[in-house]
Amino acid sequence: MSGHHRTIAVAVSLTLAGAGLGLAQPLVAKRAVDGAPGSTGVWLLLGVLVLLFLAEAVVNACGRYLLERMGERVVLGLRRTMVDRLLRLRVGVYDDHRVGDLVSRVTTDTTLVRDVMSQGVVDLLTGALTAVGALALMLWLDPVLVLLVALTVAVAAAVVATLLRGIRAASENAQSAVGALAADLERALGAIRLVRANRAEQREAQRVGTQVDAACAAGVRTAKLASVMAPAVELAVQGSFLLVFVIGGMRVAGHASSPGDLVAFLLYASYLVVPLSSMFQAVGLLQKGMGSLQRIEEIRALPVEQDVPRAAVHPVAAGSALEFCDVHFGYSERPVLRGVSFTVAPRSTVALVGRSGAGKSTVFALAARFYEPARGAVLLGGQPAGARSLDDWRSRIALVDQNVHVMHGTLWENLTYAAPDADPAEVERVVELANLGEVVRRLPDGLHSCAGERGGALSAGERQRVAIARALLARPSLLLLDEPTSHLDPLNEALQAEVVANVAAECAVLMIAHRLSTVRHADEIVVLDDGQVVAAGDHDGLLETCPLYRRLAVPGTATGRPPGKLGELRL
Ligand SMILES: Nc1ncnc2c1ncn2[C@@H]1O[C@H](COP(=O)(O)OP(=O)(O)OP(=O)(O)O)[C@@H](O)[C@H]1O
Repeated sequence: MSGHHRTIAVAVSLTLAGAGLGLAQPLVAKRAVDGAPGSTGVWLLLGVLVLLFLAEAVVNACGRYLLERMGERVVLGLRRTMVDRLLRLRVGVYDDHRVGDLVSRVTTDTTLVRDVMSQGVVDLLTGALTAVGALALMLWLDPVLVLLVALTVAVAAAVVATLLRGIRAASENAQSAVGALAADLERALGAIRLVRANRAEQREAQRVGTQVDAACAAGVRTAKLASVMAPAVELAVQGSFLLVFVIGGMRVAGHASSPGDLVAFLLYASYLVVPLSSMFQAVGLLQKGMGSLQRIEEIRALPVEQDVPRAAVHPVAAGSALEFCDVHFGYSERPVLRGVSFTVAPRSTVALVGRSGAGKSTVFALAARFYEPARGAVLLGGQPAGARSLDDWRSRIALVDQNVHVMHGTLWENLTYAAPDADPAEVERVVELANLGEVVRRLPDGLHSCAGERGGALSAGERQRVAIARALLARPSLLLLDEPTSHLDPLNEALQAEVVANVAAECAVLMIAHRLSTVRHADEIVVLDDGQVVAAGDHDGLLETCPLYRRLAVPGTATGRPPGKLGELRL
């Protein structure tokens, strides 16, 4: 809200002025009613009444516009900070949250907050000001009648207050259900081929449908409570009018007050109707908004990556490209890495091999500083994590993992993702290095062809090579490369080996290797088992000394299973 003080001050002044102009009207009407019929004075008073009426409309419109604009701007700020935050959360946080639900907090929850700001707050403010003014003047005109009106309004307020709690809870449920709906739909659409291939459309539709039902049930509950609220307010209003007519009429007949007084009082009472009912509605909306605000607050409470800008450090040449020193790490209580140590020398290629679940991808995640080790240290260019900002750290590494990420957009956009200002000649160079030249020439618009949603317009092998080209364009000092386990025919495998050799000439490479052809070219092979480095060396040496490596390199030797594809490292 800070930064909006001036707007609020102007808008409140305008609203006050509008309320004043409105409240003056019954007083003028009272004088016109009590004045001599047909006299010039009465015509003058009627003219003033019209002017007051017009001025009130203009001033109120301006005040409302200012407040609604402010509401939009508050939500704009909220959305911006939320998006910024969602993109900077600690990587571990994404493991515990569903993307669709996080998205719905930025979209639907903020929309509700906008409604609260632009309608609720405006109605509450204008309503309260008008109601207080009208009540004060009614009190001045006839305190006895006000007491009667106040009594009926108090009964209505008590009913409304009890309903509001229920409305808030129901609205919170509705928003959570919408969040879960978005998450489930995202899950199904994100894996639509899996859904189709397994004929799971019906099951997924049912799953999403459960959330749709929950949202509907919560909405109906809100409607039920809100619908009781409206008649309660109406009853109070009609009751007040009835009382004012009957008692006020009797008092005029008994000459306790003038007909003009009764007209003015009735006008004020009618002025009370709209603000009071809109105030009750606004409080209901506010309660709904509270549920959404809470969901928004939850995002603001999630931990983000803290990046501390640090002074430039001395160049990479000084130390190893990457070093793991006795690193311990676990995602939860269970340890995944247990004292891992190894070094990747500058411009060397180190292959990481091990059984599935040994912790290879976890080594990558720690090297990219997605997680921090529980014990031990990871050094980049001889510098520990504490000495480099995250930004600096990640600018020196590139990651190509199994879930090759190609985003919706053109090939060019995908390639230059890490280096948006890359020189076209440089892009051409990495395209050739990654053996993508043929692919680009085949596409209708070359580099400016669309890669499709999640890169669907490219083959898996092509996506992998796009990722490698992108990594090279960023000119990292270390490339973390998770070699594809499948989708390579012998010809492509040779291409892949050539690409890796090309990459190795440019920077240090730590690769999760699955093929004999690639490990043979590595300067060093590190064998990981159950979160520990069990051996390190070259291929021939490890075949001699490390039984696990032998089993990995020559499938079937110790498992009694028939050998798989020759040279396939995976068990
Ligand atoms: N985000 C996560 N949250 C919790 N546990 C995880 C997470 N990621 C991995 N693990 C667990 O950590 C262990 C090591 O996983 P990791 O992915 O590092 O193995 P890997 O050697 O790369 O396996 P693969 O070759 O099959 O990819 C596994 O037991 C896995 O279940």
